[in-house]
Parts: sequence; structure tokens; C-alpha cells
Amino acid sequence: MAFGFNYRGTGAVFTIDRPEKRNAVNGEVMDGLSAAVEEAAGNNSLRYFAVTGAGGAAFCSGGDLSEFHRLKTAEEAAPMLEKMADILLRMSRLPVPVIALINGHAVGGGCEIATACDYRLVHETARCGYIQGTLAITTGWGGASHLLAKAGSEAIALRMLTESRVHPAGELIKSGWATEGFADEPDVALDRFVAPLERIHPSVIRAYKAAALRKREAAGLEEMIRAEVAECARLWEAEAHHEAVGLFLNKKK
Ligand SMILES: C[C@@H](C(=O)O)C(=O)SCCNC(=O)CCNC(=O)[C@H](O)C(C)(C)COP(=O)(O)OP(=O)(O)OC[C@H]1O[C@@H](n2cnc3c(N)ncnc32)[C@H](O)[C@@H]1OP(=O)(O)O
Repeated sequence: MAFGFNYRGTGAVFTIDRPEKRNAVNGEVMDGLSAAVEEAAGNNSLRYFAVTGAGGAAFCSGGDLSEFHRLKTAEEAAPMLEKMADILLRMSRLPVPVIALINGHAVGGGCEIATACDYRLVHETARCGYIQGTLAITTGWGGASHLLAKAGSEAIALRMLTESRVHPAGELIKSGWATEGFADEPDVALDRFVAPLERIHPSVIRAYKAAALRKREAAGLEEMIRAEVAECARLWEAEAHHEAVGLFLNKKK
């Protein structure tokens, strides 16, 4: 199975479990996350929803390039991009805090998953970045829209997106992208982070989450995501993108 979904204390944890592929997202992971989000949305006693990756190397390396490299045209790429963008939008709209437990590198679509969360806890060795630019595409799962809708500094957000590089944990914490860093086991960091929330009545937490969602919706988040997906699909079919992906997949051959 490419993923796990477990209840842990008062929360639920979705784990991408493909460490040999650095937790790249394939169709099975998408469907698993979609089902987990649906289940969490209907669970009135849930207090948080966390996403993480199996193994120490990566949180998530983005879309599975070997699987999605088959998609050549904008028309072929769009349904995949739309599907994951919709899953991440629904995840972001969960009525409880959504936490990215970034145990290792989060790049490309992996960085977008983290961005759709309310909080990002980053291991000190993890590096994160919207590296899609190096593949001649933009983010296509809604990551730029989530980032711009809630970033404190538009300039920092825009610079991260356009530079398309990976950032060490220290830099992510300093810029405010990461909520906090950790050096111990991810589970310990998660418990430490949720402990103060668990002392507050769940209805209060849910009310504040609803307030944050109202702010993002007022920014036009859903419409922004639709435009982002279309733009990524348009760039996807260009030769520059397919060449860059081919180079990555053939790098060790
Ligand atoms: C859909 C789109 C979007 O945003 O909307 C995207 O996500 S574009 C996808 C953006 N993602 C990427 O460009 C992938 C970037 N991946 C990386 O930069 C790296 O793999 C790191 C994540 C930094 C990990 O580096 P590290 O040296 O630890 O591992 P590695 O590069 O040797 O990778 C280990 C194995 O995982 C595979 N692997 C890694 N990332 C993959 C991916 N995204 N899709 C498919 N396979 C992948 C490698 O080919 C290799 O397979 P073998 O063992 O068989 O050789």
C-alpha cells in the first residue's frame, strides 16, 4: 500500500508510504488522501489532521515523474492536476488544524501539499522548495494560490516561487514559511505541537479555523487555483518540460 491513514490520540495522520520513490505521489496516493480527507471531514471528534512521509529522506518529492511523464498534452495533464488541486483544497478546508509534518525533503508537488496545510513543522535536515520552475512548469496543484492567499509577505512568496530552488530549514523558519523546526522524532514534534491545542475546547479551535478559511476564500482562493492549474497545464505540453523530466528520469542511466 502506497499510504497509511491512522488515528493517533485525538488526531488523524496520513502517511505517504513510498520511501523508495521519496514518497512521490501516484494515483494510489491521490485516491488514499482523497478518501482520508473525506473521512476526516465527517469525523466530529477529530482535533487535527496531519500529513507526513515514510522514512527519513523525504516528506514528498511531488508528482511521480515516471507515472505522470506519460501525460503529454495540456488536455492530458489537466485532469491529473485538477484532481490533486481539488483534494488539497478539500484538505485545506477541513474544519480542524491541518499540519504538515515535514520529516524530510518536500519538493515540487510535495511542497504544495505542505503549503495547503495550516502549519508546517520542518525537520532540521529537510529542504523544501517549489522546484517546478526547473522543470519549465509552474505549481499545478494549487500550491502558489494557497501560498499567496495566506503568506504574510507577498514578496517572499513570489521570490520562493520564481527562484524555484530548495531552501534549508533555517531559512524556511526565518521567512515564516515554516511554523517551527524540530530535531527529534516527527511523532514527538507532532505531540508537542498539538498539546496546547488539546487544552482548548474543540469548538473554539474549529471556530478559529473557520475564520482563517473565510479570509482565504475572500482572497478568491478557489478561482486562483483554477487559473493556476490551467496555466500549469498550458506549460506542461511544451517541449522544455518534457526534456527536463526526461533528464531527471535518465540521470542515473
Ligand atoms: C506534478 C507537479 C506539480 O507540482 O504539480 C510536480 O510535483 S513535478 C515533480 C517535482 N519533483 C521532482 O522534480 C523530483 C525531485 N526529486 C528530487 O529532487 C530528489 O529525488 C529528492 C526528493 C531531493 C531526494 O533526493 P535523493 O538523493 O534522496 O534521492 P534520489 O534522487 O536518488 O531518488 C531516489 C529514487 O526516487 C526516485 N524519485 C525521486 N523523486 C521522484 C519523483 N518525483 N517521481 C518519481 N521518482 C522519483 C528517483 O528517480 C530514484 O529512483 P531510482 O532509485 O529508481 O533511481
